[in-house]
Amino acid sequence: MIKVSGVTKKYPARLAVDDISFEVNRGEIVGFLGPNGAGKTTTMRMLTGYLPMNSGSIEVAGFDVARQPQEVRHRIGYLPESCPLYPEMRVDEYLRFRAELKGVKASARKAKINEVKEQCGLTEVGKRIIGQLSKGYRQRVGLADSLVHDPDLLVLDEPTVGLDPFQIRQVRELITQLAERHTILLSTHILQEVEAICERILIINEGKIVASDTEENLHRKLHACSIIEMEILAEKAAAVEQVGRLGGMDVRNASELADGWLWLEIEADSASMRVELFNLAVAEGWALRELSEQQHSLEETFVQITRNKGGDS
Ligand SMILES: Nc1ncnc2c1ncn2[C@@H]1O[C@H](COP(=O)(O)OP(=O)(O)OP(=O)(O)O)[C@@H](O)[C@H]1O
Repeated sequence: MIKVSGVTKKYPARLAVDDISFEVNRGEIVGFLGPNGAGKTTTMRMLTGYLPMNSGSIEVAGFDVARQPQEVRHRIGYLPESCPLYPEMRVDEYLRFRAELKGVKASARKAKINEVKEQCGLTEVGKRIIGQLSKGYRQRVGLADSLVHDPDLLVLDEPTVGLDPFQIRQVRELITQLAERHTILLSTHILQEVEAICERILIINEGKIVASDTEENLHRKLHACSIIEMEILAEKAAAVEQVGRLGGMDVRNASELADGWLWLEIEADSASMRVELFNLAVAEGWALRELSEQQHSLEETFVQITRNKGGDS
């Protein structure tokens, strides 16, 4: 659905996107992550044909963005970071105007507008003036606008920025529903959003793509070892020694809990080594109430991948 090949974008004082290549397949939901100033918005604007690139090429649904911009725009629904709505217009009026502008046939316009209003939870506010709506509702109007010409691909640039937690949840649920019918490229700073919605993650840092994989694979590649937590009833020095004798394991931390149990944090070559720890507990007669692998967070993995950069203006 998207094929980006060797794309570079230079602003007068800054190389914003540096020879990037990536693909997004039809039906995929891809999270586009990166620190501030990494090049996400610039990439999305080039992809949607709003910003020319200096070199490279982008294809959307088989059409070249530079040579066939109209074909590309028909197939993309773009929700920019700050959605340029007309605040003095009513919701219905605005969606009619946008549908016309995007070439939706007059005979199909009314039904299509009703459909996207329904999809975005806007049915009740069609007569309201956009400027008087809450930010969450304005964002929904932006989403409805991006859907009105029935695009195959949705490009969403920080769709939940500035919303309160309740609105975030609503917009996120809406995107999840849209994902059933559309290919989605979603940029966000909210990592739970990516964890909740996306199948694959693209990470851009200083204008270069530095990772492209599922969340699970990113964790696996970055964290070669597993951290296992174990709680037992045993004497500390003896337990640490016994665990240390098992090959492929190191006790990183050990502490006696207030209720008398001993907590161990163990670095192991793999999570499957929990079986050996279980067998050891049985053989030593230790009561055991916890034996689990620590989960790595996406935040931890993201920070590690983009560590060399603290953000940019
Ligand atoms: N119109 C412009 N003129 C000059 N430099 C720009 C322009 N737009 C962006 N930049 C610079 O290009 C770099 C990439 O910016 P971009 O907005 O693409 O990053 P981003 O990843 O979307 O950041 P954020 O997460 O903060 O929105 C930044 O250093 C930014 O300052």
